Formats: sequence, structure tokens, C-alpha cells
Amino acid sequence: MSAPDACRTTLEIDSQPETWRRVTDSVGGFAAALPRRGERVAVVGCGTSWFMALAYAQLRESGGHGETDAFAASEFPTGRTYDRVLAITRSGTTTEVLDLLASVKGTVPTAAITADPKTEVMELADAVAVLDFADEESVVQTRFATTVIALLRAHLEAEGALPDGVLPMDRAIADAERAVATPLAPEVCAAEQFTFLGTGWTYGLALEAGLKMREAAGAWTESYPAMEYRHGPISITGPGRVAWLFGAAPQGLADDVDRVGGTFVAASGDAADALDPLADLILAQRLAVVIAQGRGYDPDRPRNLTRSVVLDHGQD
Ligand SMILES: N[C@@H]1[C@@H](O)[C@H](O)[C@@H](COP(=O)(O)O)O[C@@H]1O
Repeated sequence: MSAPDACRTTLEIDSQPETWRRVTDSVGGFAAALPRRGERVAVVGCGTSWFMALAYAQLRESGGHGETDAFAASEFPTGRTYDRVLAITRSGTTTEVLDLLASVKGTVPTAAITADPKTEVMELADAVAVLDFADEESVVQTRFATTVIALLRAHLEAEGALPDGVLPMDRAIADAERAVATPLAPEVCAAEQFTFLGTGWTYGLALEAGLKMREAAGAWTESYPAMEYRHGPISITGPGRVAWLFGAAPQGLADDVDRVGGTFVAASGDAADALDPLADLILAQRLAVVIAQGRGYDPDRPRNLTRSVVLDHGQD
């Protein structure tokens, strides 16, 4: 398979080790916008940002930093009480996120993580972490999303609240450097269907990997918690189809995929040279570009998508 052209999305994907390093080195400067130990926090977003919210909620709660729920911004349960609402939004313009921040303003402290300091989210949130160095031209989010997790993870690490088994950011960055340079298996690049699996915080990564493949490549993907795989999703696996696991493998899962003729991928599994799961997401992002280009799609111009969704309430 010929090397993909260096499209905009690829340049952004390949720059992730650098943006993770930058955010890790400056984590203290963002502390005002980040959850304090013991706070009960709701994290919200849309699309990729929702999946990053899910990943962070699991990381924070399992690290003992405090109770954390994650919601698609449109599904926030009004009536629940939180100590803080944290919004993740690259654009700072997504209608559901802004509506939610406006609706809770004054009743609960709010914070946001965004890439663009010139948007309405700056006024709506009480505190904002601006990751402008991780902003992207692409419609499809890659580097902003993972840099948000790098920030939140580095913050948990600094607070002594990194869950057992989750690597410090220095190790994750070294793995990200490996991930941008690792060749993708031709068998995986040629597959027709992908099921992404994860557990705990890596379930959010599995959801995001599936979304990336749909957004950039129009691919048929599904994402599930790893233990749910045998409860139905396995029925669609077979030759030419991939089951891609983020994180440690549940006992016997590789054998189950093998038995039905599928391809099992577990670069962040149990092997001695396993990648950090967030670095493994870089492989999935790169795969999305390769599949898109193989199908004649331009990953920089995905079908039917806009960079952010701004709804006109007047036309409801
Ligand atoms: N097509 C984009 C998605 O790729 C993005 O994940 C989502 C959230 O955007 P933001 O993080 O800017 O709020 O908006 C749109 O749906």
C-alpha cells in the first residue's frame, strides 16, 4: 500500500507527541479550570468531546479524585446536583454545549476546555483552559481531543490520583512517538468492518476510534465495552473484519475472535512492548486516514460534516 499523502489531518495526527508534551509541561497553568479533589463533577461535550468526557470521567473516578459523570451536552440531567460542570469543546461554538452552560450559569461553578479563545464559551464558563496550540484546521478532531486527555491525565498525575495501571504522561508521550512511526498492518488496512472495544477509560477511546473511522472514512464501525463483545457484537466478526481492543484483554477474547475468523488487534494489550491506550488511539486515527484515502475520500473534507454544529434556534 502506498504511503498516504500528508493531508492536513495527518500533519495534526503526527504532531500529537509534541502537543501532549507541551500540555504536560504546563499543566499547573491550567489548574483554575480543572476539577478539585473531592468535587462531584459532570463533564459534557458533543461528538469527540463527549467521548473524551467519558474517558476522563472513568480516569478521574477510578483514580479516587472524585465522583465524575459524563454526558452528551444535550442529555445533561437537569435536577442533579454537581459541584462543577466541565465542558469540553474544541470550537467553543457548539450549540448544545453553550446552551447547557448558559442554563446552569450562576447555579453551579462551570469550566471549559477549548482551543479557541475568541468564542462565546469564554464568557459563559467561569474558568477556561485554552489549548490554542492544539487547535486544528481539520473538521475531524484528532490532536485537540487527545491533548485534552493528556492535560486531564497530567493533572491527575500531579494530584497523585492516576489510577493503577495508567502510565505517567512521560511514558505515554514516548509511546505516542512510537505510534506515529509504527507501520499499520496491511490486513487491518484492508478490512471491511471494525469493532472497537475498551474497558474503563479506554471504552471512551473505543467510541472515539469508531467515530474517527466513520467521520473520516465513512467506514462501518461499532464500539462496545470489551465484556459486551460476546453478548452479540461477535456475531458480525468474521474474515476480513477486525476486533480492536484498547487496553488489557479480557481472558479468552483473542481466542474468541480467532475462532470466528476475525483479526484481533491489541497494540495496547498485555505484551511487554504494549502501547499506552491513548497512543493506540493515534494508530486508529492513522488507520482512518488510510482507509479514507483507499476509498477515494479526502479526510480533510469529510462527507456531511461541519467543524462544529451551530444550530439556529429560530428554525426549530
Ligand atoms: N463534526 C464535529 C465533530 O467532529 C466534533 O467532535 C463535534 C464537537 O465539537 P466541539 O468539540 O467543537 O464542541 O462537533 C461536530 O459534530
